[in-house]
This record gives sequence, structure tokens and C-alpha cells, in this order.
Amino acid sequence: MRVDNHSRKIIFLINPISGTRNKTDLRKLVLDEALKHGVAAIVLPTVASGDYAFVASRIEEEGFTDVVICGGDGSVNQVVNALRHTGVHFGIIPLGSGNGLAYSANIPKSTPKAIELIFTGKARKTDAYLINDRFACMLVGLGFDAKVAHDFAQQPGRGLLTYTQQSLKNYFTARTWHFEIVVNDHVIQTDAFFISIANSNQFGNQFTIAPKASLNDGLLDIVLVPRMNKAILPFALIQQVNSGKLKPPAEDAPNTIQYFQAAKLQLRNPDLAPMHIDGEPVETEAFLQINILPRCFSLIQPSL
Ligand SMILES: Nc1ncnc2c1ncn2[C@@H]1O[C@H](COP(=O)(O)OP(=O)(O)OP(=O)(O)O)[C@@H](O)[C@H]1O
Repeated sequence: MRVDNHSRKIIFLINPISGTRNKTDLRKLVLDEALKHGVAAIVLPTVASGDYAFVASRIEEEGFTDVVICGGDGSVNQVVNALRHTGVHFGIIPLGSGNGLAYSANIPKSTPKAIELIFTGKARKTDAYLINDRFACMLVGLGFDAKVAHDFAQQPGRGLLTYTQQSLKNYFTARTWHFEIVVNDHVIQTDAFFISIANSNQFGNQFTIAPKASLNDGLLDIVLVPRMNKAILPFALIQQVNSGKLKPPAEDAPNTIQYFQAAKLQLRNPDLAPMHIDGEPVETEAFLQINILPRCFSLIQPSL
């Protein structure tokens, strides 16, 4: 649905701590652009707790139609999860460390362009998913990248540089975890460095793991990287990503990277491999039921 500015009322939620970019002028930038387009708008801060009941009541009482998240994937996850039931359209001004969902949706990296898009773009239905009862929009990881996410969260700095440092440090000590995956009538037993379950086709910063992933195909893209020689692993991963070839899940390919799609899967995680949801470290679980939520929320994107 193309955005009709006359009937809109927007809440911009700014995360004061996300990413590394300066946000001093952001409040003025978004309010000036709203004024230019004749749209009523207010600015509020995001909250660390993820409790957006105060925003939900303002939407209901004051008739706000859109919520624009100025932050990263963690903020997008918390805000969309808390407010999806209200039926507002969501926008993103990508100001996090990775911005995977925003870039997968072709939202521009440039802040002024991303702000302009809020008033010229099109709201499109977008899938999300549930991991047991937890909400995800973009990417869930078990194993290596989750360990990096947990260590990243302990660092004083944010941003890509800190993330890369943590990835390199963890690479040399990386271990495997045992998993059992039940998917599309197959049961896969594997010792894996990591498993990614993706709705978006990138982690952010244009780094992709699941090149065929689409935000609105009703499917999740699963990438399984099993135990293999660490000297070979980066090349095998690059080859897999470049080929982007999807294959049905295989029960008898213990040393091959697997890439397949499914609307749901069950995952047993007896070694309690660490987990992240949309880049935020979360407490892991021994059993995970993962289900797509097709066409879960509306996201403002370029009109094409
Ligand atoms: N007002 C606030 N004060 C402190 N922390 C906040 C506030 N609002 C949100 N947060 C926290 O910010 C974190 C999310 O940051 P966000 O995802 O926006 O940026 P990022 O982590 O730098 O980027 P990305 O997720 O793209 O890597 C969450 O842990 C959230 O609880």
C-alpha cells in the first residue's frame, strides 16, 4: 500500500545508544521532514526494557498510524513485537551496528534518504517468526555467531569494528555443538559450528549468509555449518554463499554445509549452544519450536 501522507500521524522512536553514528540532529531532521510533508509527528526515546505499553496507549488514544524506529535490529525486534497488534505501519531509520532487516528491505543507509523514504515509500507485509514464544524479524543464530553476540554485548563500544574484533577472537577458539533438527520430514543429527535461521538475506553491513532469503515468502532459510577443518571453513562458507544453492535437507551429509528452506522446524540443542535473536544475546534453550509468522507486520520500503 502506497503511503498516503494526509491521514498519517507518526511516532519516531530514537535509540540513544545504538550503533556509533551521532544522533544529535536526528530529532530536528525527522520533525522538519514531517512538517515538509504535512504530517503530524512526535519523537520519543526507545526503552531498554522493551516495554512499549506507553506507546501502545498513545497509538490507541491519539490515533498514531506509523512508528518509525531509529536504531538497530535489536530495537526493531522489541518495538515491532510490542506494537504489531496495533496495526501501525513500521519504518526504520537504520542507526544500529548491523541493520540487517533495514538493508534486506532496501532501506537506504543514508539517514536523510531513509527519513525521506518514510514519506515516499510503500508499506509491505513482512514475515516474522517465533522461537518457542520469542519473537524474531531477521535472524536467529545458534553457536558461533551467538557466542560473538554474547561477547559483543559485554564490550563498552558498539559498531562494526567491535563486532569484527569479537568475531576474530572467537574464530580461533570456536567449538561445535550437537543439534538434532526435525524439518520437512527429515531428522538431521549434526555437530555444527553454527546454525542460522534467517528471514532476511543479510546480517547487516551487506554480509550475507542466506542469499535466497526473502522477507515475504512465508519461509525461513536455514544454514547449517557442520564440524570441518577450520582452515577450510571460510572458503566453504564463501563458496556456499556465492552459489546460493538451496537443496532439500540431507540426513547423511555430515561434513557439508546445508542450505534449505522451511516454514517450521524443531531443534534439539542438548549442549545448550548459545543463541541470539536479531543480534541480541538471549538465554538459550534445549528445545526450540520455530514457526514462521507470515505477513506479520507492515514495513515501509522503497516503492520500486
Ligand atoms: N533508552 C535506552 N537506553 C539504553 N539502552 C537502550 C535504550 N533503548 C534501547 N536500548 C537497548 O539498545 C539495544 C538495541 O540496540 P539496537 O539494536 O538499536 O542497536 P545495535 O545493537 O547497535 O544495532 P544492531 O542490532 O543493528 O546490531 C537493546 O539492548 C535495547 O534494550
